[in-house]
Amino acid sequence: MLRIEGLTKSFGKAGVYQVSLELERGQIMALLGASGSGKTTLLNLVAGLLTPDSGRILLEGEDLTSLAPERRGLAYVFQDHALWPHLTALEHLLLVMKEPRKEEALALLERVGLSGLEGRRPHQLSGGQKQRVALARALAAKPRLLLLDEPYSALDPVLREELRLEVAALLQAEGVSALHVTHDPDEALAVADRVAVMEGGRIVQEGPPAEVYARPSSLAAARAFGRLNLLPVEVCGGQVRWDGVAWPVEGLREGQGFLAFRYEELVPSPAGLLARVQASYGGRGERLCRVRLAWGEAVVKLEARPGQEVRLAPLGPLRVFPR
Ligand SMILES: Nc1ncnc2c1ncn2[C@@H]1O[C@H](COP(=O)(O)OP(=O)(O)OP(=O)(O)O)[C@@H](O)[C@H]1O
Repeated sequence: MLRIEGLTKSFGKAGVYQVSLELERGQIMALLGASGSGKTTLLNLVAGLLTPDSGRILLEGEDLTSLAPERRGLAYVFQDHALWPHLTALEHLLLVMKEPRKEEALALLERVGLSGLEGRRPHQLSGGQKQRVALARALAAKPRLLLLDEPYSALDPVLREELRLEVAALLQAEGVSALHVTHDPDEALAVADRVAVMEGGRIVQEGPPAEVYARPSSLAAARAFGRLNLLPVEVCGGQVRWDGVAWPVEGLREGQGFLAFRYEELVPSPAGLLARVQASYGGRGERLCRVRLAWGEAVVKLEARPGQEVRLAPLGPLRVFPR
């Protein structure tokens, strides 16, 4: 459906380099990565707002690379909503519909939680409501591909969660693919079929979200999902050792590195490593504790009280990234 081949755009030392990816019809790909890693630049290249130095963009076999933005069959939801000041919410939708039908436009506005506000102009809407008009407009255009750049950033957490599921369902029903830039790992895990992690203008890992979360191939990919502890360790013979306890690790056989693990990857075990609980606090349906381990402090999913001593062991081999 969408095929990007070796896309490059350099701004001196920054930019996007040799990015290739494929996305099937109806799939959502989340683009994750630190600020400045090239996510928005990649979206702008696909949209045609930037011209690549090299590479190709193919949609359903058609080469879009030198087509004008308005001829690509895409819709784009920017962080600033790019609404017309003189048009009502409803008129925004009717303007882009191939066959403008009021009932259909009203139904779409209702699905994004805007029923009753169809007659309002942008200055009469809140930031979050404007963002939803922009989303509804993008969907009303029935694009072949939807480009989303942090589309839910102005929404409160409840609305954000509702809307991202609603939009994912709408995209799936219509068979529309989406490239979705987000900083929110929960969002990527909730709606994306695939994630691509960017670092320094390149895609450093790509795959199903649960797989990238569980098996990040680099520090950047591990960081992109949050819930991460990084402790400096010395690896000997594929193990980290302390006080008679040895944990097998992956990624490094010998030398200094960062032991990387999620909050839920250490569990209580009688033969585990001794840890002292420093603080305990609530998470989403879970208790988290900050504990002191041999190599430093870490957050783990654990029911314990401050001051308590616990023994912890990993569920499986943990990853070590070179230092
Ligand atoms: N028009 C431009 N001219 C010069 N440099 C640019 C231009 N656009 C982007 N850059 C640089 O390219 C790099 C990638 O920027 P981009 O906006 O794509 O990052 P991003 O991953 O979307 O970041 P954020 O998450 O902060 O939005 C950055 O270093 C940025 O400063």
